[in-house]
Amino acid sequence: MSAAASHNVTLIGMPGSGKSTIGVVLAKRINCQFVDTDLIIQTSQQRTLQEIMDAEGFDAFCQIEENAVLSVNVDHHVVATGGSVVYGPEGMAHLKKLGQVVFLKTGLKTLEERLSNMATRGIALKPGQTLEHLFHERNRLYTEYADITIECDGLNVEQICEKIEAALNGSI
Ligand SMILES: Nc1ncnc2c1ncn2[C@@H]1O[C@H](COP(=O)(O)OP(=O)(O)O)[C@@H](O)[C@H]1O
Ligand SMILES: O=C(O)C1=C[C@@H](OP(=O)(O)O)[C@@H](O)[C@H](O)C1
Ligand SMILES: [Mg+2]
Repeated sequence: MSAAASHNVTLIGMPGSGKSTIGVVLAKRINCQFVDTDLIIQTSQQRTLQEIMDAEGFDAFCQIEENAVLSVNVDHHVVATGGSVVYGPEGMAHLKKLGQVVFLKTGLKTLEERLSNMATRGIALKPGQTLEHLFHERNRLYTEYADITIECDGLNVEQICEKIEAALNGSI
């Protein structure tokens, strides 16, 4: 089946918003396969995300990520992305063709509580950039690319899956 005719759900959002955790649970609930583009990057590079970021820097990391996204050609999958995926316009256009893009929206406070390992998590921060600045910069991009936005604060994984499924309305 061509990419244009595919039925997939792509999860986008800040690091720590739950894309990887929710993705695998959602895939099981809606009888899809699951793929995490972070794992595609690590497998193809044979390095962790943090190692790639440290060795190659922000711009090269984003290019590697976009290439990984462009290599995803699937049907009936839930695709968890890395938070920085929205810096790659061609990659995002590809994901939009693959299916519905769902933004897992979380507040800054929730993210601060979850991201205790900022320094080792491989987050694509520009020099001197704080989580708060990143949050505002990214939220604009996530909103721009989202077909569906799910407010996640205060909800557990199952409740978030229920909201996503209701918004998808059987279209996958
Ligand atoms: N709805 C939720 N409620 C509480 N903790 C969550 C929720 N979703 C994810 N988490 C936790 O937040 C952390 C980050 O989740 P993860 O799936 O790795 O996010 P992402 O892939 O978006 O970076 C993990 O420890 C995960 O268990
Ligand atoms: O937001 C980011 O800058 C990043 C998030 C990571 O994925 P998660 O969003 O799954 O944590 C990973 O892609 C990479 O380390 C960069
Ligand atoms: Mg993840």
